[in-house]
Amino acid sequence: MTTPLTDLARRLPGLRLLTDAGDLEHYGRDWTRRWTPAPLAIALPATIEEVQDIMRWANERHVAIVPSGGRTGLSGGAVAANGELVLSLARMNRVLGFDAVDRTLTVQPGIALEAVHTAAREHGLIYPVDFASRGSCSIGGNIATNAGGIRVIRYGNTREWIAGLKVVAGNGELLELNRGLVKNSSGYDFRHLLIGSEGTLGIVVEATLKLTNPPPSSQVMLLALPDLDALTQVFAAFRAKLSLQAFEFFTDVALKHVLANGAQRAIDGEHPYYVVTEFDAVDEASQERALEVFGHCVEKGWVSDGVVAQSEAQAAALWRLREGITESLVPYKPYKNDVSLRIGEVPAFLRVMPARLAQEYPQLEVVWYGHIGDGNLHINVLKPADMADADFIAQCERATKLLAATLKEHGGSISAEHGIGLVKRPYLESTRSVAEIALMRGVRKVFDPNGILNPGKVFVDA
Ligand SMILES: O=C(O)CC[C@@H](O)C(=O)O
Ligand SMILES: [Zn+2]
Repeated sequence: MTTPLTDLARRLPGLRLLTDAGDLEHYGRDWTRRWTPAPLAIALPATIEEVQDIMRWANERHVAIVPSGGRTGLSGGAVAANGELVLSLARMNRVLGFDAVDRTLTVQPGIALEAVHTAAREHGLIYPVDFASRGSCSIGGNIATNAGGIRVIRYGNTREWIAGLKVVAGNGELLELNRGLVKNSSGYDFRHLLIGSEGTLGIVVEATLKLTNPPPSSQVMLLALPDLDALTQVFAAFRAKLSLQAFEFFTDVALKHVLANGAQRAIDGEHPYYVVTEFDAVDEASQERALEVFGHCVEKGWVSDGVVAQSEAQAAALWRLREGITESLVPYKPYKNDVSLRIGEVPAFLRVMPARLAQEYPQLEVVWYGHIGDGNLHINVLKPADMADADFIAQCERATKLLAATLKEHGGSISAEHGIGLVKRPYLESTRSVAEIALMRGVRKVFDPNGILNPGKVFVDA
């Protein structure tokens, strides 16, 4: 009797398959590091036809498939810990075409976000979705999670920038969704259903991305804030007078870690909250307007101190204070949460949640930062050196229940931009109704009748 894998190798003799222990370990995990990788093998198709053939084989042999991009996800969406075949899109990483009239770039899914940025710039345009993992994450993964990042306040999530998708559905069928059309009022838009579906409905095998003009020249400012109320006041004041490209926040605890990891202090003294903001600054008038807003905020007592970057190098150094936080926390094996609230609700939530966590879990250090201009907070809980992994995870899961309940009180969501994957699955019901989850299961059955694609991610099949 042939094993499923020898059968696959026989049917697709040109398919690159990896089975070495090191490869299984490498491709079987994402940045969550919580599950022990245990995939059956890694398939690296080079063409859409190969992806389709793999899916047909998987349906016949009932082998689960984990679609895999840069594996930079933080919710376990790309983890293969149960004998799945990892279908890595890493070899399908080319730019396929640029259309100057439509201003679109057509790419394969395995291309890194940074390479998309470079390709767009070669045509004098930008692909505006951006975040710190740009060098490692892939566009296919960005689409599968509807990735957000630091420019959402100006440009929206990945969803806004997808003009068309080619997708291989769970049954191996190739779907061509929207074909780059600007307008297409012809029934359900499956493109948007696929975006953010975390590999549970189909595999993106080609994407046509919208591009846009580069933003005008900008200025970067770091602000120190004395209290929580100031956060929304400063945001409202800046947004009213300036055209914001980013408005990010972090606490003094986050600053402590990023400085310890080599970033440069830009503001002296102790301050509980910080904001990094970037805004259009085309001419002297707009730069003066920015200083006026800043002055107004200082007068009101909302801002205690601030720095305006005077050079690109200084702007990069200010950005590092925010973008370097995740990296600086890696040694502490952080348990991550990524929550969403209406922006106006953020201070009320922040007034109760950190205090609740501190009271219930005094031995855990909690680092708060995120895209405050989008109502998106990242909460990293750090593992104390003397606490066993299992004890730490158990405490964090209890803390996440408390977080989910508090979010529900404030009308928020347990995942803003990192997806549900495996990590947030137990809390999905705090954010989505039972009726909605039943519909999700039904939709999955239509696209993937045998439940082959990324089973157990987002929800468990009924
Ligand atoms: O590591 C995190 O928790 C957040 C990562 C990323 O979404 C960010 O905004 O820096
Ligand atoms: Zn983020």
